[in-house]
Amino acid sequence: MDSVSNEGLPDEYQWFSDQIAGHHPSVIKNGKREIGLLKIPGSREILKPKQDASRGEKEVAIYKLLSSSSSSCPSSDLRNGKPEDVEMLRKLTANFYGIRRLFVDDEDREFLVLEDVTSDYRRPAILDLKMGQVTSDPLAKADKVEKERIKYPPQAVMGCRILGYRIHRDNNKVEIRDKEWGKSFDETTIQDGLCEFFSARDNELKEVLEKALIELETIKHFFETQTSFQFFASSLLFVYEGDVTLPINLKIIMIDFSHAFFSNGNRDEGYLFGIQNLEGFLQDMLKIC
Ligand SMILES: Nc1ncnc2c1ncn2[C@@H]1O[C@H](COP(=O)(O)OP(=O)(O)OP(=O)(O)O)[C@@H](O)[C@H]1O
Ligand SMILES: O=P(O)(O)O[C@@H]1[C@H](O)[C@H](O)[C@@H](OP(=O)(O)O)[C@H](OP(=O)(O)O)[C@H]1O
Repeated sequence: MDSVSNEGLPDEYQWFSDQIAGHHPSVIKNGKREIGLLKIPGSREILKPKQDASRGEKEVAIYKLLSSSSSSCPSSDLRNGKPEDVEMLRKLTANFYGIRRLFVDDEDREFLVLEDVTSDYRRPAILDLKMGQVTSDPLAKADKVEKERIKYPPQAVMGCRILGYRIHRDNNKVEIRDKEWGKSFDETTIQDGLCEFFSARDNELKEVLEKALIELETIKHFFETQTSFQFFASSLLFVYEGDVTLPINLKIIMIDFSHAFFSNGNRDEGYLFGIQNLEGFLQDMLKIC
């Protein structure tokens, strides 16, 4: 993100340099650059562009639901979310501060203003994992279902995929891995990829993995009990402190709700399956540290 020009952004704003995956201004589609996340340097907020059509509406509806009292749910198909499920999900997501309109690349656009969950860290180590066995949603057309199915077949086997990471190595060099790198792993090798991310603090891999397993337990508990939501193509964002003079402070946050649906009383088995596998991978890694 550092290399993309900030020209075309409103004064004060920059592209968010700690963005791992998702729409990104280095990608040109139909002659226009994609709009990624924005940030005013030094602030504790990021601005995520509202996606087109139902994707943007769904994500805004979820964040509004989580930031309002459960009795005033703004979206009809989420109205029945059980209060205890909504309450648990709220604790697993970034705070939402509303919608902001900005002119970017000469177009008036809407952005979700979200808590930047990386802002507390001096040298954040950040990993994005796309969760679930199926990454197309129930309303997707046949060609989209097929596109998602063949994109990364291990997703169905593991229920997760590495979308990328960003860490600071010892010499303060930033190491970035992208989604193509993530796709090079399958269920037999994914631990190698995860190990790279979790080893940003020299000789502390064991401690970092232990913290990750504790945080993952909370998310697993949510998915074992909640029957209000189904998430497709949604992510878990892992963040921990890479500066060894500071505490590890590992957090896992659920992000990307552009394909989140109300569930009508069923658990999200595909997402839960991914968490269980991920837990197994981390436990196996811990045994050999
Ligand atoms: N609250 C947050 N705090 C910090 N970073 C965030 C936050 N939300 C998202 N990000 C960063 O932005 C990236 C993209 O986010 P997200 O997946 O929500 O975008 P997207 O454009 O909808 O993605 P996709 O194209 O996969 O649907 C993540 O990988 C993460 O690095
Ligand atoms: O919300 P939609 O419309 O489904 O958009 C897709 C979604 O953002 C996926 O996360 C992304 O996949 P990856 O992160 O897996 O690349 C995909 O990229 P793609 O079209 O480049 O496959 C997008 O088309």
